[in-house]
Amino acid sequence: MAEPLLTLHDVRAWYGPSQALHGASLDVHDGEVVTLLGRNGAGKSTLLKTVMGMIGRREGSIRFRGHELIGLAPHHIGRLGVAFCPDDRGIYASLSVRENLRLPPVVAEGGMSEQELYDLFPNLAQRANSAGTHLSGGEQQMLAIARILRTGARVLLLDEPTEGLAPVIVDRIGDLIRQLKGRGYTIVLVEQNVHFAAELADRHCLMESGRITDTFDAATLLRDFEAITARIGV
Ligand SMILES: Nc1ncnc2c1ncn2[C@@H]1O[C@H](COP(=O)(O)OP(=O)(O)OP(=O)(O)O)[C@@H](O)[C@H]1O
Repeated sequence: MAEPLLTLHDVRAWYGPSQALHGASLDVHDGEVVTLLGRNGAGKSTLLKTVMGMIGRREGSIRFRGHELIGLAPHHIGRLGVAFCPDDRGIYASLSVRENLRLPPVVAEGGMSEQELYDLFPNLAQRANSAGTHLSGGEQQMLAIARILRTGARVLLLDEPTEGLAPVIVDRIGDLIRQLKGRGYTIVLVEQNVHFAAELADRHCLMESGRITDTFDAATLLRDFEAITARIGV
């Protein structure tokens, strides 16, 4: 098998004096969709933020395309082609959809053009001049994802993209993630909705107490669904 695109080894991270990651290790291969599942507080969001360099104190090793990310600032990590979509979506309320879309810098060739994004997200095209505040939760989520697709990043870290959204919008986000996988993006997805995750990902990683304690392929998650969801606490 090819070298992993992203390798976390014994990653530890702290918020002030409080340790949130306790030695997390994970390999992600080019083009894979991997989920992080686990109870509230298990460290899933922290893991994504740590990859992105957004946690002040971090130790261990995170290798991406020959670069060591531990110690790099978030904007350097972004320029290597890793993008993060936070669970609060990070939409600027006073800016229009178009302005929000243009905000992050393009880091690599091959990002989607604005027109491609409006074709992929017709709702956003209709709302291009609307302020961020006037978007529904689903539209905000679409915009948050569209924004990082423009940058040319090929590794997408998505933190609970379905949180708080109606089932019909959740389905659309599922379709979108499938399309992105089809286009060769590598995606690490934090997800509480295990049914949603089960249908999308190649592999599922269970996080407990700041570590990845188990990994399942898609077939195993479906077969042992009850036992695994009991461990996740959903
Ligand atoms: N900004 C912060 N300051 C201090 N501690 C934090 C902060 N953010 C998270 N933590 C703590 O770090 C640990 C991991 O939290 P994290 O948000 O990564 O968990 P999670 O698995 O993503 O769960 P959730 O779905 O509830 O966000 C928890 O104990 C949490 O209380």
